[in-house]
Amino acid sequence: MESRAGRDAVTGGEAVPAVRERTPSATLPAEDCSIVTRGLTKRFRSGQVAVDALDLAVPRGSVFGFLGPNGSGKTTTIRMLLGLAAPTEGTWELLGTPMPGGMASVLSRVGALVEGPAFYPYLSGEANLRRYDAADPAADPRTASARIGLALDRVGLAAAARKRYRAYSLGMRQRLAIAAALLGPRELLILDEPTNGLDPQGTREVRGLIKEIAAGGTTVFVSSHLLAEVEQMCSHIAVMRTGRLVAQGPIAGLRAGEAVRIRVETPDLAGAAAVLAASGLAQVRTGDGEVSAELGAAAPERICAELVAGGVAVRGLAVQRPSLEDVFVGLTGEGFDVNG
Ligand SMILES: Nc1ncnc2c1ncn2[C@@H]1O[C@H](COP(=O)(O)OP(=O)(O)OP(=O)(O)O)[C@@H](O)[C@H]1O
Repeated sequence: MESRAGRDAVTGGEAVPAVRERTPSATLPAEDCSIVTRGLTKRFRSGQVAVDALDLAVPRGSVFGFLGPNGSGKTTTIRMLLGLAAPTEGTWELLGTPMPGGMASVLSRVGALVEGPAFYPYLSGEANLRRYDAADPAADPRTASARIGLALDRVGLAAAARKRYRAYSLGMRQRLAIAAALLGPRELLILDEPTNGLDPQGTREVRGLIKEIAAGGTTVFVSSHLLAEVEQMCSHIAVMRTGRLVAQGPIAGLRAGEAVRIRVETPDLAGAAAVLAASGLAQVRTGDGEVSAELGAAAPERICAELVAGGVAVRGLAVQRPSLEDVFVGLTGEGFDVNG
């Protein structure tokens, strides 16, 4: 896995991909990006196209959520980025350097967690990292102690460094895996489903850690099939569906395409709907015990006053900002099905 495996794979004789020039759909200048892909494609021998002409632009300093249902091509993309699988077509750059040619010089600045490292249960977290680091031919053994100490500190495991791995909670185990990806100063961290299999507490721990790492200036590219999770920690997203990119950009920008709605809880559904329509609000919908409409430029306090003036009994009133799921439904016309 990780940088080391990436190096091996590149020097290990995987075919250099056929290169086809493509214009990236994203408008961001490549020099402002930590990852750029152009037409990146993976077709397996079976004929299945797992990743189809992917144009990604991951801004430097972002926490970039790579979102898609199971089987949508996230892991295959990450494996190609790290040189663990050869693309069938397309080009890519990491930290401004064309790959796979620049792999040897760039991978030391990239931390990655793809398939979790196998840790020894009877060794402590610290001893596991020591073994892991010693197996990396590019790591300097003279600085190992300092780097391991720093990595444990960064993931909040300094106090548990001497504890055996088998006594670690799920969240601690995953934090140790992330520490293994942080054994050197990294400009880019690539994490494949880092919260997979974690309980809610472990998920919170890892999410908090990712935010902290990003606050230190590292670009974090993190795949997930969970909309809510990505929404809580990412500044940018790309949405994949059956190997194709559906959308990408800042979450706030993608949300801006979806309307803010006002929801009124009331026993007088017809009366409320009439007032909302008369107030000029669009898309008035009547549901179970509530009426909603697109708020547009209207002030919610004015709508509230008009409802009351119109004799509507208001039990509750809420302004609902679009969720990432609303964005996804708006883009694809369907719900986000985690089972693909
Ligand atoms: N080595 C392979 N040979 C053939 N098909 C493969 C191979 N690896 C992956 N696939 C197929 O490619 C598609 C994309 O898989 P991939 O693992 O990249 O998706 P994913 O979005 O990471 O999903 P998950 O979250 O389930 O890992 C799937 O249909 C998968 O079955």
